[in-house]
Amino acid sequence: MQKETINVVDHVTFTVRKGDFVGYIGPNGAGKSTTIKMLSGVLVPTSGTVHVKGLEPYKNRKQHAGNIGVVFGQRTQLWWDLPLIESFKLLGKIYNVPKERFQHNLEMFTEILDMSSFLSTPVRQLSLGQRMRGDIAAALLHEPEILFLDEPTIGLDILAKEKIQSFLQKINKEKEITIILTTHNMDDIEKLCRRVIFIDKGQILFDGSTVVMTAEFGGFRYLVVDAPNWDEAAWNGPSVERREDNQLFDGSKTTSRWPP
Ligand SMILES: Nc1ncnc2c1ncn2[C@@H]1O[C@H](COP(=O)(O)OP(=O)(O)OP(=O)(O)O)[C@@H](O)[C@H]1O
Repeated sequence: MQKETINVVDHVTFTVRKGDFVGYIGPNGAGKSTTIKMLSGVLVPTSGTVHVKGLEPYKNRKQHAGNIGVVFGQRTQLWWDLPLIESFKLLGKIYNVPKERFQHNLEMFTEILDMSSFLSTPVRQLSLGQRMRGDIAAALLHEPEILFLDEPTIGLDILAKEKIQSFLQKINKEKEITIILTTHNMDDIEKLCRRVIFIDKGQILFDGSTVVMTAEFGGFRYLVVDAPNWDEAAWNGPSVERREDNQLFDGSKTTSRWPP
């Protein structure tokens, strides 16, 4: 079988300032998750360099892991069969979080993310919204300065989404945690991100303020009409035809027409 080489991320260059909240957006397969994986040290770039807080993620794995928190919305870093609290305790040990800091952070996240009712529930029994809150708290227990979020609101209802959005807003503002967020949800972008990087087919097409992006592109909606069996008569104005029950049928009343 012949192998094909594709550059899924190509000439992507950007710098993020401390405390910034950046939306990294683009269509399916654009290269968003691949970028997040390179930033978090999971993937090694075939060329070019990635620096996060002065470290090359895949070369300085241990030190880098202390600086960042990562949430992949489609996967969980929690232990599936353990109660949520046990995952938190394990992560506290793995990251060597001092006992008092751990307790302080746990209480704070439990309160803000409203997790007290399901701390003792095994992760496999949590709803998606509960699990996502657990995953975000888990990513922050060791107090990283940078948070990478890959579709953290995917599949959530509006209340769960809002809870997570206001939490992210709070930690970004009050703790100056730098956040890079990938999402398909424009609501996330408009509410949370000051800056947007738009990527497609591995290349950056827009990098600028959310306000500018919304002003420039927000007014457009693309409607794709796919009408494989389109009756030409529909284009030519109202038509009258005889139905099987012998009633006259006025096409103009029932046929959607495009252009209008
Ligand atoms: N492990 C892999 N092996 C081969 N190709 C991959 C692998 N992971 C991703 N790709 C390809 O790289 C491209 C970019 O994928 P990526 O997951 O970064 O996209 P994305 O922007 O996060 O998309 P989505 O919005 O669907 O999550 C896609 O064409 C995908 O098929």
